Amino acid sequence: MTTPLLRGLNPEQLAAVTLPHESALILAGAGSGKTRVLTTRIAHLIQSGLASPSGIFAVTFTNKAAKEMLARLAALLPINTRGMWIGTFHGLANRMLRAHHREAGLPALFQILDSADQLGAIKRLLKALNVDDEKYPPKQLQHFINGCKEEGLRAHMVEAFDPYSRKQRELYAAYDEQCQREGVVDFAELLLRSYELLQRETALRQHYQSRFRHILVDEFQDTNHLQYQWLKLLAGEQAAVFAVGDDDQSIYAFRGARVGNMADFERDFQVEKVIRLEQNYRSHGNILDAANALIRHNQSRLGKNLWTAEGSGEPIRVFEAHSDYEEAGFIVDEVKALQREGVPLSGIALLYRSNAQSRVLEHALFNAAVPYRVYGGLRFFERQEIKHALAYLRLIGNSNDDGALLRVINFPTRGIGARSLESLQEIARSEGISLWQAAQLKRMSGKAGATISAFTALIESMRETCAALPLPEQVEHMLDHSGLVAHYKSEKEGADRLENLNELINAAAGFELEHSAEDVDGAPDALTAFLTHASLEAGEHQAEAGQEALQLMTVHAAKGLEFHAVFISGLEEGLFPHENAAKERDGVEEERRLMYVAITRARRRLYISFADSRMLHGQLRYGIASRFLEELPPQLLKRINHSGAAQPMQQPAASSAATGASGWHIGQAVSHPKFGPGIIINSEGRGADARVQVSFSHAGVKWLALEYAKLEAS
Ligand SMILES: Nc1ncnc2c1ncn2[C@@H]1O[C@H](COP(=O)(O)OP(=O)(O)OP(=O)(O)O)[C@@H](O)[C@H]1O
Ligand SMILES: [Mg+2]
Repeated sequence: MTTPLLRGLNPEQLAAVTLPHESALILAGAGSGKTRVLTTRIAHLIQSGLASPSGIFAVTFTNKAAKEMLARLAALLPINTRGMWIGTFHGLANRMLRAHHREAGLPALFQILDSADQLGAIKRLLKALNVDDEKYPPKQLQHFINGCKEEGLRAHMVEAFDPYSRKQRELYAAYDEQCQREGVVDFAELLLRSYELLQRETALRQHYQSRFRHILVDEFQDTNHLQYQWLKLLAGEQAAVFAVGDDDQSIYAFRGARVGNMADFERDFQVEKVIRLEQNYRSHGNILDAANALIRHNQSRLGKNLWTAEGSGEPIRVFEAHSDYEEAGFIVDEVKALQREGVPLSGIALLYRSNAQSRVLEHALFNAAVPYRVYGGLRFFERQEIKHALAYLRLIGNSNDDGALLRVINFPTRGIGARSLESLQEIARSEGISLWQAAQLKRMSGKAGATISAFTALIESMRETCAALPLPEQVEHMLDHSGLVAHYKSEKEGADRLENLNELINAAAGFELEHSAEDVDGAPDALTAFLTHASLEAGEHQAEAGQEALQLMTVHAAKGLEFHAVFISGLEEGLFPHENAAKERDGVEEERRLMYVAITRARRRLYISFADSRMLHGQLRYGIASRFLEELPPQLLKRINHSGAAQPMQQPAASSAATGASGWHIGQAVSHPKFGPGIIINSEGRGADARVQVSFSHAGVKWLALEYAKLEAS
């Protein structure tokens, strides 16, 4: 029973990993090893021949989590994990649609609209239909459309009893038509489309149902209605669904997540018994006690206990700052102190409730020359110049993409005025064709007609040249010939933007290195694959790959992750809990779950800070400490006073980042026969079970099982 794979698991974990082919629910608190159990189960199924890699379908919540899972599997098993169906809901749905685009009614080169693209498309629609956007605000409509899709509702299925909702419904239908015409798909559509595909195409459904005998779902508490239905359809009668989750970490109710899916799951899948894991392996006792004490204030809970065999560790450090600037300064000082203690920057997370809070923190970090990486927020792929560049690429890939065409037809300026564009749109509308096709009709005369023709000719010629070029050179060719580079060169503050554009070539090169041709999730060519990647993974390429960096993110984005040290900033009423929470039913409870998620990300050290005053939305506001601070037992806290300077931190025995008996330690230089030189940046497990995460100079970041990896100190 105790293969090296299973060694080190506690009895409940072992039971979960080795469960026979039946559906199961693992309900357990933070850091109890849910994700680890799920990954180990996949490895176990494959290793013991109970499943083939192609018979497994695993859903995680973020791209980061999916990547980590694949990396861990690769470390555990001598298999090629590349073709495995492990990814996010969106990623897997996209893959299915790429493979069966015809049956799904989509062009082979369909492009994905991210949230901003979608908003743009909606604005365009309202304009085309002469709808008053004050009466039907685009953002609200976007929310409505996505909400419907997440419930699995097409426009004709939406109930509407008053003129306003009827109009909304009509706009939803018109929006879908527009997307269809342009060959674009928004995020919510990815899932709904593939759900409908499976529902409609019996043979296809049966194919997947008999193929995926094991479906595994992480973070199950945050699945929404459609995701649940989708899983049910995919599972059919034969698959065993292995769902892991924690009701206390349900933080996406505002996006339609349903904790109720857990109860439905038990019923629908005849779950015999729910497995609970109660030992927490992540955090020291004080951190865990604080999390437990906090979440006890919530009424609606399924109820769970968590304990740890680790000592209580350090107290939780609480800092009250005069201002947000002082708070940021404090954090920077502490980060530096941690660095001096040997904690790598990637082992430190700086969390905040809202994206807007990051600016001051970023500013302080920038000034102190601390490298950092922001997850979410202003992402690389969301910057204006990158959006323009991607729009050119999209147009090269698919000329009917009206959104892309509108974005760049007159950028850089070509003298195509609003009037000419309106005429073009008019032709497209009356003929029911795309703008590109309308341009081909050459109905517009004079200068306007000539400039538009010149533009389409330019794109055509770029398309022709690009067809013969490798991906990075396609990007480069486009940058040079579109006029983007020249434009930003002539702009006074264009230097940053030029750097970003150059970085896009690097991104394409990096993408090509990482993904061989057959590994592009069924995309027909490298360009489409790259564009898909840009939409799905916005934000993950912004920092130089492999660079040690402090991790900045919202609490939402931190779900499932863990760090040696965590800072939670902005613990003020109105900010955290967020002021909007007061308006929602269950609002404060959801905020508290969010705080629970934040606290439980920390392994060894936790800082909580708040400021008496801060600039927010252009106004100075005075804050009072969050109620969540009051809910933490005072004996677990150590208040750090106003002096501004950080107090010297004692070097606690328990906070050493060593991997215990294995003899390796974080920060150590190592070398691997295949991957070359690197530095250990993270570790987990003990003894035969120990694994280390190594950042290799050339081969990127990888998890390695020490028992198998031939790692040498260097
Ligand atoms: N039996 C074990 N022995 C040693 N370490 C373990 C064991 N089980 C889990 N861990 C470690 O504990 C940490 C938390 O595990 P994991 O991330 O799987 O928890 P989780 O339940 O998924 O947490 P979350 O709810 O935050 O997603 C990881 O570092 C993991 O490797
Ligand atoms: Mg997890």
